[in-house]
Amino acid sequence: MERPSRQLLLSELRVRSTAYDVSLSRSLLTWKRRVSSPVYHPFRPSVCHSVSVSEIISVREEEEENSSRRRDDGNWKKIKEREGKDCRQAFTVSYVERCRRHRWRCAEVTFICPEEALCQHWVSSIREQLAANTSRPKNLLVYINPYGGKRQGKHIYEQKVAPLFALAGVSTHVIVTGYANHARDHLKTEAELKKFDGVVCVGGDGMFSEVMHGLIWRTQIDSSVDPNCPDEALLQSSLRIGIIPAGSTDCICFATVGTNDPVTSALHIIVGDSQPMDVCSVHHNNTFLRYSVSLLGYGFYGDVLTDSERKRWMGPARYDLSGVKMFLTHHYYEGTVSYLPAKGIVGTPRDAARCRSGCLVCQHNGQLLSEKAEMYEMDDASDSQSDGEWRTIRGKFLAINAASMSCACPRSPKGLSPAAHLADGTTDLILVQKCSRFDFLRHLLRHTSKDDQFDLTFVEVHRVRRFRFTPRHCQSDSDLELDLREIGKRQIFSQICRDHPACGCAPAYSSWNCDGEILTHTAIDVRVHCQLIKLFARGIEEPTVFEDLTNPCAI
Ligand SMILES: Nc1ncnc2c1ncn2[C@@H]1O[C@H](COP(=O)(O)OP(=O)(O)OP(=O)(O)O)[C@@H](O)[C@H]1O
Repeated sequence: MERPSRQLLLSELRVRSTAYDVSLSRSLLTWKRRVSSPVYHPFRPSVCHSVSVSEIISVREEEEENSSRRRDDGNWKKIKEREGKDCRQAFTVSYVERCRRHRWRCAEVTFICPEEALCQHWVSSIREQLAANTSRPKNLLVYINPYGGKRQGKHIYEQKVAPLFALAGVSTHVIVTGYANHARDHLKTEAELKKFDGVVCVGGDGMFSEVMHGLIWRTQIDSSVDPNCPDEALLQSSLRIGIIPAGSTDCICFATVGTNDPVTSALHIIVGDSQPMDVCSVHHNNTFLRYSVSLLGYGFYGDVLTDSERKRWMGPARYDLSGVKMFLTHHYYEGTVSYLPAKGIVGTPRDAARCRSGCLVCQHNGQLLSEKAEMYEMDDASDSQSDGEWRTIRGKFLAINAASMSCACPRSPKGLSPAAHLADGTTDLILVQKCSRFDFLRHLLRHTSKDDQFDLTFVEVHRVRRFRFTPRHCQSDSDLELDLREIGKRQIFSQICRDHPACGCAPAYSSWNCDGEILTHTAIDVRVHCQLIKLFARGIEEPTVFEDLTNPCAI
């Protein structure tokens, strides 16, 4: 733990009627109950609270005759009832309080000073410390999807998020989207990005994807980088993305914050957290298709998505139903996977350690890969040529999954690749070869148990920087599409076969599920761009980390 920095202020102040020694340093605000005479209270425990200065949301002088009810240190009370004290002598600090399961709340404590000048000194000193923190956003561009999830996006933003932004002095420009891809297109072309310190999306994973696509695309165009070229090194945007979860799937928020809670996300934005994240670019025949940050799945997960899209009217239950259906159909797909293994990095997909807040693996590999990239730039060679040997596997696959993060969510707490990292410049390529239904079920069930889902003869996993896939029956995707368009009957027949596997004719190809969207092509070239974007998040905190921080006096 960091050594406490030098004290800037130390005063005896009161919280309600109890005297506290209150101190401020550059890193901590601490208030410790004074024990005037331990002789009379030998068993009274010493009470000490500490808040990291970086987690103070705001400080304000109390207004006179304020009769509103406010929360103070866990209790409700009327400011008026403060024993006749002049309110100008009191100031309130709002700060982050950690609750169970990675949730954050905004707590408040009001300090009463013996004189007004001291009160003002405290307020200005705390404000100075907050202003010195340059990572906090001052101006945010906010996109709200009014139709995401249970259509509560606007309500959630207005009721839970906007008041916190106002409290913290964050100004916002809010756009309620009018149609799908409104946010993406606005970011690509019109948005005056120089005015903002970050972009916030209120919605689900689809809305996050829109904002990410818009921001990455705009950054490349503004810097004359061609996003259609799979070998181009993409540039990182200076703007961070904040996610206020208000969708039916909020996996990216869960993976980067540890919970799907709008207040927690808003507080991570206010304190100016920054979590880098890898992004995979997906190309087909040198044409850009999409970016992915979580799962690229062919076979089982592609089929589940395709089937569930036809059942949208069912709501979230459609995923379970389609999952069971696709498990029973048990289709496998022939094809060739080529991949470039990640070399020289630390970490493997079979590690017991998990990617957590301040992850050293991400820091180490991120540094290593950025140094390598610089070297290659000087040598004028792309990493595909210089980073080692391509390996090729031909086979019949039940599933091909590339997990760029663990893909943990409330339904699958371990995720598809539990040891995958958010920002280490790699993706975990999981190949599930043809096996019996029983064996496939064993593999699937291991995602929810303690057993290793990769410890099966028909499953292999590789940590890679780039991979390509070509389905066997599709030497050229464009040829196949032409065929299908021309021979309408065949297309209809193929569709019937997909929908009715009882006829015994298995489909020749599946679809790629790219972060919940179906790709239009099956032959793809995927490249990981190390730490291409940054989120207003800090990764999932280990409980021990924040226990130490909130109560340093206990140490
Ligand atoms: N105003 C709008 N009208 C219709 N669609 C929109 C609008 N704004 C955004 N969208 C689209 O709605 C889709 C789903 O949004 P979002 O991810 O916020 O909610 P969701 O309920 O989690 O989504 P899903 O139904 O995919 O689970 C996104 O792909 C986005 O492009």
